[in-house]
Amino acid sequence: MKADMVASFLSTAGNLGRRAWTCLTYPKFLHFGLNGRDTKPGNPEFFQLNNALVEQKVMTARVRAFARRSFEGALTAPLGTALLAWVGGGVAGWQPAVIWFAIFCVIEFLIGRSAYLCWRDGSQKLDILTQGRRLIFLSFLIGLVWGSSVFVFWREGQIQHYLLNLTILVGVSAISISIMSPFLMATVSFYSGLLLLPLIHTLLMQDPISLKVAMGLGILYMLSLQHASVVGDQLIKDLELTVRNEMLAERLHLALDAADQDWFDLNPQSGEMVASVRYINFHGIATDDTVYDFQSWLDVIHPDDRAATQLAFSTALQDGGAIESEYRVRALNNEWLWIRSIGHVVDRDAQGKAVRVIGIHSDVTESKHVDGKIRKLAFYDQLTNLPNRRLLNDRIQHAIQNAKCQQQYGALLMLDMDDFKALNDTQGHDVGDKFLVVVARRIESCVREVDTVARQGGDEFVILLESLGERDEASDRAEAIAKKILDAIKKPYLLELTEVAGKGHTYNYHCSASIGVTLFSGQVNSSEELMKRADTAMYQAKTSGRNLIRFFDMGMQEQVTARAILGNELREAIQKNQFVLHYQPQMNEAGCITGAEALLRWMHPRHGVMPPDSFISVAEDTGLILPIGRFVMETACAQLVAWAARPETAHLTLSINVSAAQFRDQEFIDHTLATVKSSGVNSCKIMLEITESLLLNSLEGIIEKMFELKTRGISFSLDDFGTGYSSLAYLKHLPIDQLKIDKSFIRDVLTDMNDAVIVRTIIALAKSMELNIIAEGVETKEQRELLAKNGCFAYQGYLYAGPMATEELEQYMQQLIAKTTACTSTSAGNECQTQS
Ligand SMILES: Nc1nc2c(ncn2[C@@H]2O[C@H](COP(=O)(O)O[C@H]3[C@@H](O)[C@H](n4cnc5c(=O)[nH]c(N)nc54)O[C@@H]3COP(=O)(O)O)[C@@H](O)[C@H]2O)c(=O)[nH]1
Repeated sequence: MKADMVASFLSTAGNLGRRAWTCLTYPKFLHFGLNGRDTKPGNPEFFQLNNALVEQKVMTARVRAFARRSFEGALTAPLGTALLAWVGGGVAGWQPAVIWFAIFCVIEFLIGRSAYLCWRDGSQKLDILTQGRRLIFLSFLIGLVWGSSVFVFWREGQIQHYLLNLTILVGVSAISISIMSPFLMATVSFYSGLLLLPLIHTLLMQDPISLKVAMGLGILYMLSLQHASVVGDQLIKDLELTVRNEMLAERLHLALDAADQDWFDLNPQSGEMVASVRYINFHGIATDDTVYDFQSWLDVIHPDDRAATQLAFSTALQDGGAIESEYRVRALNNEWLWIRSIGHVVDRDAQGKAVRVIGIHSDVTESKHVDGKIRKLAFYDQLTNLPNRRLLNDRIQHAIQNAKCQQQYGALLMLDMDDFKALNDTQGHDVGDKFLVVVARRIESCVREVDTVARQGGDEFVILLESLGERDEASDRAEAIAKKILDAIKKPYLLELTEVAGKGHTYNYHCSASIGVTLFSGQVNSSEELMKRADTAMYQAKTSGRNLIRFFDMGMQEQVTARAILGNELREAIQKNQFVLHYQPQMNEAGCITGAEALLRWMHPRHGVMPPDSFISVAEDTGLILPIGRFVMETACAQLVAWAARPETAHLTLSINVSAAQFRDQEFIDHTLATVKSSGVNSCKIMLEITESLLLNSLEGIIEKMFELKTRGISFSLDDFGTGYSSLAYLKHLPIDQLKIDKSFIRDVLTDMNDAVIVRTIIALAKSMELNIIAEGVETKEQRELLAKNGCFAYQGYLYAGPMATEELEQYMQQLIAKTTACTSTSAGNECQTQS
């Protein structure tokens, strides 16, 4: 038994010696577990712990726990020491007792101070491991001081005092187990001084009981180490668990924070709700506690969202499944925040009632705002803030559905500004934009809040009116609103122009609009159809003279369809060369032919010869007038070249009609000059007939182009003169050679005094401006005589001949020459100067 104990003692001592050696030779000796686990780097177990981070945190927690316990011990230990000094002082004298007590107090003070600094993390100078190392060293010292008491207070024969001394030390050893347990090294250090010194002293005493006492102390020493090791292991396990839990909580917290999310844990039965503090703070619930009730949470939800949120929760509580709800809550700064809550019932009672719901709340205010902005970009016009085409389509679809349900009519109004292009071109796009914004606001002011005013793009607006009643009532109300809008738009605009020389100035602008209206009930099924109808009606309003309202009717639709068919047929006609030119002679007072007007004819495969009036406007709208115009120019030049080759026709000039769209085309000049050049025609034989409508916009550009052609010998005739709206003032700026009196004045010139006056005025004007004059639509001799009497000696009309094909014209000329010998000499003249 004795041998076993000695062997065990030696084994433990050897073990401790090895560990102490390892500890001392290893720089960061505190990593040495000392509680039976060696977790230093290099040991795979060290890494299996996850992780240096857990290890480090556990180590810190151990040092802190050790420091805290050491501090508490340092506060109470002087009581035990004082008792021992008092007992020992009575035997050994007070001087050694006081010195011993003083040494003890100094070391305890150092322990207390170091422990306090370490525990409260007050010391910034030393790292935690060094502080731990220092405390272990001080523990070793204080153990020595305790143990040395037997040397200080032992006096021969005072065995009962000696035993009392030992009893106090045993008591101290029992109390100290929990203090030293965080580090076995601390236990070894402390107990070696506390118990081994008395053990050695007892063996040296040679008292009959000394061996027994020494054995008792040895056993106590080993049991203390063993017990401290068990307690220490448990402590480390607890600390590790706590550290891991804290790290888990910290990770969760950081992850939620990073995702801007917060958790909640609700007991729907009691209404108790636990949530992260951050969540409570931005919810504005006035409590520091993380526990609050469901009702107070509901109370801060926006009243408009409360019912839906409550429903989302109660549905999930009853039926299971996820809770998902978005709602606004008022934050502490009084702002409304958008919150998204997602949760799950995680526990139910025996009756199946949900008793626990866990989930997260996310602040989605930012993304709501972004969504709002995206929605704005996608569905609203940037300039006017009005709904755009996409949103309008959606609203029209809804309006059709509503009309069906309510059995009421609605109306769609398509509005287009008259001459907005001119404002844009002359004053710039900034002014144009400002103007459109004002127009948008004026339109909005004419309709109800429930109606939709949308911008289609450019200067086109669409107004959707709903629930207007029965058909007749709806028609009246739509018309009244359209009139109101036209009136609002007609009011003057004071537009701010760009600052000039530091001074802003304004522009007083007047304009009008054209509105097309279509009524609808639930029978229409597509928004496209409605838009098409309103557009058709608007087009009619425009072509009927602007500043007008036109209601859509099926006749209009037919017209539109017919025009669309015509457009397609025109395209085919160009490809299949179905156009020809007819020529109508132009005569002088002697009845001789001086030239002709080239007039386009479409040899339609089904409708026969089609006059230009039936297709020119469609050709202009579709842009097909450009290839058609090129055909006319090329054919007319070829005809002139052919006539130039024969003496009896060489003098003939040719008038060619040019529509406004053609003349404005950028390539018109180039193409005309190229055709003149390639055909080899004498450009002086070409007279381009333009109408006053061409001169309505951007006159400067037009005049420039006219001069460019004029310098190449091409002359100009102003066709349909007197029917246009433009001012006579511009006439003197135009390089015009001829005025052509419109046939509408000639028709009644003999019977209508007004027409006669107009004709006389036009002739006088031409004379005063030294322009040639020709009258078209001359059908009778009387008309011709009246014209001649007033000074007009050039004529075109059925009196002589209508438009005819080339061969017919040549026959006509032969007959003319045969009848009137004078006409052969007409070939003279017609010289002109051209600049290459
Ligand atoms: N851009 C282009 N426009 C063209 C071209 N060719 C013709 N046109 C334009 O079409 C208008 C109609 O032309 P059309 O049907 O050929 O009618 C002409 C004559 O037939 C008609 N006319 C001639 N004499 C009389 C008459 O005594 N009485 C009467 N009632 N009508 C008569 O007048 C038309 C010629 O008019 P105008 O051009 O004004 O001289 C036509 O007005 C052209 O604008 C083309 O190639 N390109």
